Amino acid sequence: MSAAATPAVVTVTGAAGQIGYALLFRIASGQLLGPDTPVRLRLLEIPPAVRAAEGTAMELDDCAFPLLAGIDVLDDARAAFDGVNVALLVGARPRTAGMERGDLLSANGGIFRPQGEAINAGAADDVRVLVVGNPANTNAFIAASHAPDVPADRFTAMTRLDHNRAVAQLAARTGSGVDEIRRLAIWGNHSATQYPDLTHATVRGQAATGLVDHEWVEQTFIPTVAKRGAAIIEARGASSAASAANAAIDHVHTWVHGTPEGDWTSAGVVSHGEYGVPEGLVASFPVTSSGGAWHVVPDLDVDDFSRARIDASVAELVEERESVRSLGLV
Ligand SMILES: NC(=O)c1ccc[n+]([C@@H]2O[C@H](COP(=O)([O-])OP(=O)(O)OC[C@H]3O[C@@H](n4cnc5c(N)ncnc54)[C@H](O)[C@@H]3O)[C@@H](O)[C@H]2O)c1
Ligand SMILES: O=C(O)C[C@H](O)C(=O)O
Repeated sequence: MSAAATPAVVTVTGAAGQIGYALLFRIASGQLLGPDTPVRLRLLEIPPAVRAAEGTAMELDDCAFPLLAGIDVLDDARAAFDGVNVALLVGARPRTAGMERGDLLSANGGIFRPQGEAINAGAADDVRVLVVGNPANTNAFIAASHAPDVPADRFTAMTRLDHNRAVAQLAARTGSGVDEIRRLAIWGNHSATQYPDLTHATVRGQAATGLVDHEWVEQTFIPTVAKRGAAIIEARGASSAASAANAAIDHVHTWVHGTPEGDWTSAGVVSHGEYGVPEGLVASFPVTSSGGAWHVVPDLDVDDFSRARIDASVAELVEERESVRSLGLV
């Protein structure tokens, strides 16, 4: 690390949770922003979990990471987001038994509205926000709606985990390495309606559509990727944590450092109307990153099967937006 490098402020909400525990050590070791950028961590938690977050901070100290310039454990969003460069919004209210969808959206509105306001009030000019906490796309939409002074394209929702899951499934099916797969895409919502799309993907330079049959794509690939989160919960008794943390690292690293030439990835970004997705929705698209910004991949052919899948997932996002509007959350 250069002695002159100014630490980046990285705020992680839900820092005492499962994903937080899998994420913080990787950030502090330099995997989020690279080996030349020291980081100052801010751990935001609700008061009952502050003590646990303090325990994690003690462990972070005990790793003696050369890039870790300091740690603050906080329960106040304004303080946590003051001067923040990278905000990872992981903490969210999970759905519990008997909870209706409106209750879930309301509870999360109570978290993401004040956090959006706090980011608006104090974030650094170059702030980048990644929402991981579910429902991630709509939580990002709520936060962005309450941060009018921050460019909307700085608010993103995580679909990189879905993307990585799709890469792994296609690699296994085709007997290839994950690094031989290019141009997969996740469209829509981070939910079971998402559309994992391999119509533009290549495997070792060959079109994926020539290597797998449509029945496998429709009956196995799409549902396996879209329902993977539920399958992990069923198997582990808790939702994915290390793989989610890994995807958050990948998302921010790619955002800052760019996508490789000839490839793309997937991220939930604010739509400007691309591919007929209503403007303002936070939807997943195939994206490249260059110059520190995401760009939706333009001019892709969308066949009828893909169109119907994209439309179905986008319709769910529109419904979620209508719900949060009718609940007065935006
Ligand atoms: N987008 C994705 O791909 C993806 C993948 C996996 C999990 N998730 C979601 O990520 C979220 C976190 O998962 P987890 O396993 O770490 O959950 P967890 O329950 O282990 O941890 C959540 C933490 O958030 C904290 N929290 C709650 N409200 C907060 C607030 N207002 N401010 C700060 N912290 C707050 C809780 O105290 C808790 O420590 C969940 O919503 C989960 O569904 C998303
Ligand atoms: O937490 C969940 O509901 C599942 C999670 O979003 C995942 O995709 O693993």
